[in-house]
Amino acid sequence: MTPEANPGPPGFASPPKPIVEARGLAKTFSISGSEVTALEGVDLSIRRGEFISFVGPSGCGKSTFLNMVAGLLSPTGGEALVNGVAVREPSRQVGFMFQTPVLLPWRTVEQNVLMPAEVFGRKDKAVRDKARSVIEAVGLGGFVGAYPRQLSGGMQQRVALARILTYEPEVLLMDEPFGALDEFTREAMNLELMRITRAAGITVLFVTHNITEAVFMSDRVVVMTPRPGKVSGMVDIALPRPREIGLMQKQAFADLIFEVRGILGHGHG
Ligand SMILES: Nc1ncnc2c1ncn2[C@@H]1O[C@H](COP(=O)(O)OP(=O)(O)OP(=O)(O)O)[C@@H](O)[C@H]1O
Repeated sequence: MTPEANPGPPGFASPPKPIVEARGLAKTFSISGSEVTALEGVDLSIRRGEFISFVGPSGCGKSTFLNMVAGLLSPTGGEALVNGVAVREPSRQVGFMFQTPVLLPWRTVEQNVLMPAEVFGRKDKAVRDKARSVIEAVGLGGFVGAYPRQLSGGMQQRVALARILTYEPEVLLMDEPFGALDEFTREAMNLELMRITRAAGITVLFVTHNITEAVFMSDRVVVMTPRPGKVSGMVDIALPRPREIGLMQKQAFADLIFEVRGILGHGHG
């Protein structure tokens, strides 16, 4: 049952508000006198706690969309809203994780994780305890004192994830976060990401080129068209949770992949 269909507990007359919304969201870039419409009229409503993936051909505006939700880019049309408020600048409610981890090499794992807190003047025990528990949760409990050069690529991405989770964001934006990792590590990271974000009730917007990964992780997959980027379809992934690797062998899983591929235009050879 969708939250829209669920009236909620007695006393709550209206359904829960979406945590992230796009209303006619558009972005046109001007490059040396010519205009490139990266995104055109995107309408989307994302529920709290949802895991939603974005797939589409290169250049269809997936990163542009995330950047506008993050407040890193201003729309040229429409608006992005988080918790019902139009996004104007980056906020602590929203964390952003990129493909490369961007860690400071002279700082330990723990010091890297605590860096944003320090920037905001927090050095108290509560934030240090939070950082420790998040470092444990991402599986780096034994590496708090290690330096980035002593860690594998997957471990460095875990540090980046821990740094964001210490913030306790409500929304996590991920732009091909594990794209640079080998398949085995990537699969392990995906499973952990699902476990951690589910447990914390974090809403995830996840950009990937990998349809299998999108179907495996998501509650919904948004399929986008090439330039100008628009939403060309949405697939509900009504597969049980928690998701395990064995799910990929099921017919229902294959059917959903085929459905996404069909919308992308590759479904019929
Ligand atoms: N800062 C910018 N200035 C000018 N054009 C830009 C800028 N950022 C993106 N674009 C253009 O907007 C379009 C969409 O780019 P975007 O990076 O959002 O696509 P994408 O779907 O994330 O691509 P990919 O899958 O390759 O990462 C592209 O044509 C790109 O050239």
